[in-house]
Amino acid sequence: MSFSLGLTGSIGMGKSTTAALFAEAGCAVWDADAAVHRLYDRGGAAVEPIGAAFPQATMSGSVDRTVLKELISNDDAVLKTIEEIVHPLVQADRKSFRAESREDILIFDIPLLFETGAEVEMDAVACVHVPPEIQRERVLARGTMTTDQFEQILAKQMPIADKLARSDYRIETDTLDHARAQVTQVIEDIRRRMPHA
Ligand SMILES: CC(C)(COP(=O)(O)OP(=O)(O)OC[C@H]1O[C@@H](n2cnc3c(N)ncnc32)[C@H](O)[C@@H]1O)[C@@H](O)C(=O)NCCC(=O)NCCS
Ligand SMILES: Nc1ncnc2c1ncn2[C@@H]1O[C@H](COP(=O)(O)OP(=O)(O)OP(=O)(O)O)[C@@H](O)[C@H]1O
Repeated sequence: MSFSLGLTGSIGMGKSTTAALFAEAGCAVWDADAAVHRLYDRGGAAVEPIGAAFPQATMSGSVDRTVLKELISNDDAVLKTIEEIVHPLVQADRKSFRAESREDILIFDIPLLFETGAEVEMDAVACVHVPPEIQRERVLARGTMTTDQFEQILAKQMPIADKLARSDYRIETDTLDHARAQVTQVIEDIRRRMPHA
């Protein structure tokens, strides 16, 4: 029996970095954003349905994220349509991962864990957090989104205080060493709670 730990947080608060720390400690990691990348790539299961809804976004045979972001910026309804296509495909990908993994602790890095109801599949949830000004600085420093695109995505996400209140563990991502120490504690706590083989 494995333990499923959902890992969430607001955009740019350190989910992927923290997931890598769990992987370093021997946990298997599934990443929702990476699953979306596979679904959007040439031959991925989202290419055809996204192309049917937004032909201009799949002209190259894969989903063009820049075009998607432009469409989302111009019309709020676009993201909802994309989500209706993508979320069931992402859920199916997660099911296969769970069936194939042999590690005792499985980490599910899911930005929209609570928003999509995925927490019902989890044994516990950990939420990463930093103050909003550091979040903004880190996201804009990546240079992949404009301030407007960042604000628009942020407005679609549940406030971080609500995510933290609904989580079993909180991981502050102010420094790597601090985050690593908290990850070690979470793993120890989970192993204490797990029935021994
Ligand atoms: C909006 C898109 C085009 C942005 O692509 P881009 O490559 O710039 O960013 P990336 O995919 O790495 O996402 C960055 C972050 O944005 C946030 N985000 C992404 N999609 C959403 C969404 N639908 N609602 C709220 N936040 C979102 C997440 O925190 C994510 O970690 C892309 O994220 C997308 O197609 N999203 C829709 C699919 C979805 O809902 N994915 C979320 C995982 S299930
Ligand atoms: N513990 C930490 N200490 C210092 N910097 C960190 C820490 N965790 C994350 N960061 C930095 O914050 C930025 C965002 O981190 P990361 O990509 O892990 O966030 P994310 O939540 O996965 O983002 P997104 O929601 O966009 O997928 C990166 O530049 C990363 O280096």
